[in-house]
Amino acid sequence: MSTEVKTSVLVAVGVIENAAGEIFICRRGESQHQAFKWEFPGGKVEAGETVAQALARELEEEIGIAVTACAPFMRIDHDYGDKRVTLDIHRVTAFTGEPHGREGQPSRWVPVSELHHYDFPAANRPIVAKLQSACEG
Ligand SMILES: Nc1nc2c([nH]c(=O)n2[C@@H]2O[C@H](COP(=O)(O)OP(=O)(O)OP(=O)(O)O)[C@@H](O)[C@H]2O)c(=O)[nH]1
Ligand SMILES: [Mg+2]
Repeated sequence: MSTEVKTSVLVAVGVIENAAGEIFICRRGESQHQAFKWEFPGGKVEAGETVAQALARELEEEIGIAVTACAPFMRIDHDYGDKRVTLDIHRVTAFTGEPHGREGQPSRWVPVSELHHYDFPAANRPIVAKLQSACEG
């Protein structure tokens, strides 16, 4: 028997909320891992970056906003079999700019109560559940 140690990829993920209580989501491209699934924007933390720095960089690159305030929300470890990820999720509580799919990816604002209608990667299930339970009070 062999023991395999699979390194986890650390990913900075942003839950971006507007004044109407909607969340901004994007659709992943065909050449990406978890192709065509909906996601909360974000990406891999690079060497020498903090998660908050990576989040700010990724959200500027992918959706054209500048984060001015964020708060830790939850952390999720998930093994897809082909890849292991650690999602470090922050709520983005203030930002400048209007989020849009800067890389041509489809995107939209969705009420929290409708998030479960979207096909997210399996790792995201606890995020949607926590957002919805917080809303139901
Ligand atoms: N951004 C993002 N990634 C997620 C989510 N859920 C989830 O499992 N992931 C996984 O996290 C990993 C890294 O995210 P990413 O592909 O956005 O990284 P990136 O922007 O640096 O991508 P790149 O490799 O195209 O430069 C992927 O394997 C992706 O499947 C999510 O909600 N948002
Ligand atoms: Mg990304």
